[in-house]
Amino acid sequence: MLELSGITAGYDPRRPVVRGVSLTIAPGRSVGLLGPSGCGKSTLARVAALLHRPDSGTVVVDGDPVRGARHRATREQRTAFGVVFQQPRLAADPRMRLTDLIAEPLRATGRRAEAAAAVAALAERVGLSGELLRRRPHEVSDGQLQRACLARALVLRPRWLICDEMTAMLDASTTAALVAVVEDYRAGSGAGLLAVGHDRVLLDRWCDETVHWDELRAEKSPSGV
Ligand SMILES: Nc1ncnc2c1ncn2[C@@H]1O[C@H](COP(=O)(O)OP(=O)(O)OP(=O)(O)O)[C@@H](O)[C@H]1O
Repeated sequence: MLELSGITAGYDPRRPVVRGVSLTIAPGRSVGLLGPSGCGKSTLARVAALLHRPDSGTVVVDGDPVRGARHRATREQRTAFGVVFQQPRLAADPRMRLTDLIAEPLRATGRRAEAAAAVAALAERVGLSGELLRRRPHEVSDGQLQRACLARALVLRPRWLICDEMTAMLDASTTAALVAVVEDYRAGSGAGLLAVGHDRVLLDRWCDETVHWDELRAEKSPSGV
């Protein structure tokens, strides 16, 4: 269970952008989150992924309360999350070949020996050829780079996926391909998903349920728990 309760968060404690928001996602469930631009969806997604520390409120991951965000969360808690952002160029180190980009979480957690096999399997899954894997970010398209970022998000086999407008800058066929990869992974792993977006049609088709930002303020638990 991923439980966010009474989250207040932002970039200046005097003017939080997220105020008293609660969201609960049951294991294996997928929740789409819609809301107007600038309302705080990405900030909440970063809190959910343990990348941004809330000013107040609690995050409980599979029964374990998170004591602090980022490096103060335990490694077990941090590696429970795979995160994909809207802008792959901001999320990818421009010096790394795609193969190293995908393997980077394995290296960072001392599992370098698994990298070659894991990258090969994931590259096939997301549709990246061996030739593309040898290129650096500036040598591939946005869609190809986002495929690599999704592979990187899956490489530690996370129990939770946070996709923050993952497909916002992609064409329809790449969007469909990446959503299919996420759903295939979830079907095999039982991972839960928070998908932030602007496209209600896509989120309704993709997720078990779609909630609007305003509903979270009313302390609603979208997964019916
Ligand atoms: N690093 C930051 N420093 C200061 N303010 C920020 C920062 N990131 C976001 N904000 C502000 O916080 C507010 C919420 O931003 P956030 O990105 O969470 O919204 P959003 O709902 O995801 O928007 P969009 O749908 O346009 O991506 C906005 O007013 C934004 O300008």
